[in-house]
Amino acid sequence: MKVALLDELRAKNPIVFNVSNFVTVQDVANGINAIGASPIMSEEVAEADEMVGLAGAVCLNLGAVTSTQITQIRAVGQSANRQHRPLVIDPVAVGAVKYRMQMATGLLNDFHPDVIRGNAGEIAALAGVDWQAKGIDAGEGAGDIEAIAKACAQKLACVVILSGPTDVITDGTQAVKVKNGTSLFQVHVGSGDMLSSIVAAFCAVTDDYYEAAQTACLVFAATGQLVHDATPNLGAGTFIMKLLDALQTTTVADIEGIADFE
Ligand SMILES: Nc1ncnc2c1ncn2[C@@H]1O[C@H](COP(=O)(O)OP(=O)(O)OP(=O)(O)O)[C@@H](O)[C@H]1O
Ligand SMILES: Cc1ncsc1CCO
Ligand SMILES: [Mg+2]
Repeated sequence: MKVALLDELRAKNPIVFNVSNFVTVQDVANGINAIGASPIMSEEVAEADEMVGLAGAVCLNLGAVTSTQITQIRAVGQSANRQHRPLVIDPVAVGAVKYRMQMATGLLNDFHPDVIRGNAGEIAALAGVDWQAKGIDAGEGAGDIEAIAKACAQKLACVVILSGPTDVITDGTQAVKVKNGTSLFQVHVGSGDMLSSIVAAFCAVTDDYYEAAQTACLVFAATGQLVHDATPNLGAGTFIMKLLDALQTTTVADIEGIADFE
């Protein structure tokens, strides 16, 4: 685990190109900015190649995609592969909506992601494992989350992050579990979307996407935990404000001080 990547990210201030969903786009942009990268968003297919060209990494969020947007998302994903930019996919609710699963499967045949970040319901669905996803939430399942994440990573030949109370990060062979976090993440819609885009930001500063994914998970979850620990009885509204503040100021030493992973 290379927590010092956080300093490299802040020094390089990479551009992260996001196709976000309309629900959480502001949080995603502000999260990227606060941690020390530079967000840019677009829904226009005509500028796909240029946008990818100026970015250090690309994050495609499939949270609220229309038929028209699929064309742009496909073009961006293919452009990222062509221009060798790291590509992160957030497969929102593919475990809950059959249409989304078909759409995501189709897109994953058209381009190759470097990292997929989803909750247990989403990663289980992509792995073909039985799980009761609940809308955008992970839902309920009995499977071993490390085995499910590894199966997904092997099937799709990429790094997989299965997030939740414990985040599992795997390249299909090895796995790391990050145990930091706070249940307050669950009362803020878009915590996962923020994490996916921050994973992309870390992928922009190293060629080792497995390591980037681990560091992103640790930094994000530990920052949330630090916010929780600093203020008792935080509510959903105050949490996101304090989380953004903390993403801006938290140091490598702060993270290392509470890091809990194996
Ligand atoms: N109960 C929990 N305890 C600690 N941390 C949590 C908990 N649930 C989620 N997290 C953290 O929240 C962040 C987002 O992960 P989560 O799995 O909730 O994404 P998601 O379901 O896609 O969220 P969203 O749909 O709101 O975008 C991760 O950093 C994860 O570690
Ligand atoms: C609530 C919601 N619906 C579609 S996307 C989204 C935000 C979480 O990804
Ligand atoms: Mg999500």
